[in-house]
Amino acid sequence: MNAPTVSDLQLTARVDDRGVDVALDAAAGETVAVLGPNGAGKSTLLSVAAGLLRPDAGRVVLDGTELTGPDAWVPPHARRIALLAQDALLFPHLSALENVAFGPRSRGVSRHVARERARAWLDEVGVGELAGRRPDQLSGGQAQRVAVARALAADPRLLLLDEPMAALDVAVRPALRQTLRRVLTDRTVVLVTHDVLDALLLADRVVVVDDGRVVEEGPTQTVLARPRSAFAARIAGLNAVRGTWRDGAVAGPDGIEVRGLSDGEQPTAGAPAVAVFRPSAVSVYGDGDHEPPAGSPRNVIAVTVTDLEPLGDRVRVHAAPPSGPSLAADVTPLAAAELDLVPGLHVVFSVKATEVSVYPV
Ligand SMILES: Nc1ncnc2c1ncn2[C@@H]1O[C@H](COP(=O)(O)OP(=O)(O)OP(=O)(O)O)[C@@H](O)[C@H]1O
Repeated sequence: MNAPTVSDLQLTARVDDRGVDVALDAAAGETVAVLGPNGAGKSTLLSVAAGLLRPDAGRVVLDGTELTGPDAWVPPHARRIALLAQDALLFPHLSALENVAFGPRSRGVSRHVARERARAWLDEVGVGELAGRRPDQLSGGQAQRVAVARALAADPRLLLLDEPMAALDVAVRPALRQTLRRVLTDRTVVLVTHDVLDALLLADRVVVVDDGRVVEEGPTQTVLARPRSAFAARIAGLNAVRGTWRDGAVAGPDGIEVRGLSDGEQPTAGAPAVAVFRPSAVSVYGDGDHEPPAGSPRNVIAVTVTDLEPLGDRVRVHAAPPSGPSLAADVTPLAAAELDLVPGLHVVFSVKATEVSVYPV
């Protein structure tokens, strides 16, 4: 197998009828995960990179060569960009080996060498013994492994993965994720995913897209530990209240005020800020209950329970203020029973200021 060709990507794209206006860079050898809610514009971004969609404005530059631009258009097959979708999309009439050899063959490699290369890639992704099977004789996970081999055998300069594990049984995802982790090393990759584990285990950097815009980006660990957007907080399993920094607190919707500790950068008065805290740091009280004697200052948020989710030896209580963000608290099953928690019940979430991080956004 050849050493991977590594390229750097710069992409900007405005697609008016989809409400998308995004910019994304990937350094040579870097894996960037694109996260965001449904309809955010993630697949649109990949389509622009792959040359399947021409944006109203923007450019795609790979290795310094303009592939999409006001005066440039390189067709998809000539970009040396591989796109791996949710479904393997293998040629149904070809064997696994022939599917993988197809890319090298169409780039002029001899039949013999193309088959050798295909065999090596099938071995690499753990399905060497299935080389002679046709796609309808493969499981979903096996077919997706063949699709990974096919994408890599074409020696792409950029690999685009559009939720590569979404269509697979959850049981087979960890093993494929490990394979991807190995074969994506040192390649330039843009990975669209809903799964925080993909971001953690596969990506160097995360870009969060919401409503057609990039709302935050940074190293994966930083974005998950110190999220700025509601979406990033949710996938990181944290509560986030966004608002304005006023009188030493984040003033959010519905008159909510959350005090906390600044972990470095102090928010500026009148500027946007966020307060972030763990569900396990939240105590839940009945609406009429008295607060416990205050040790350290506590934030008190009146919420209505929306859902209860079993979580091992805990119950996660999802609740929201009238127009505010959905928040979560983890309580013991006994506490949930004592409080008689049901959706629709008005309760109070309480969290110590020392358990809350506040920072500018
Ligand atoms: N082929 C299309 N034609 C017109 N509009 C589209 C098309 N595909 C998507 N859109 C719209 O463009 C916007 C962005 O969609 P896109 O598929 O890029 O989002 P996404 O983040 O990939 O979502 P998901 O996670 O649901 O796949 C949405 O408003 C969507 O309805």
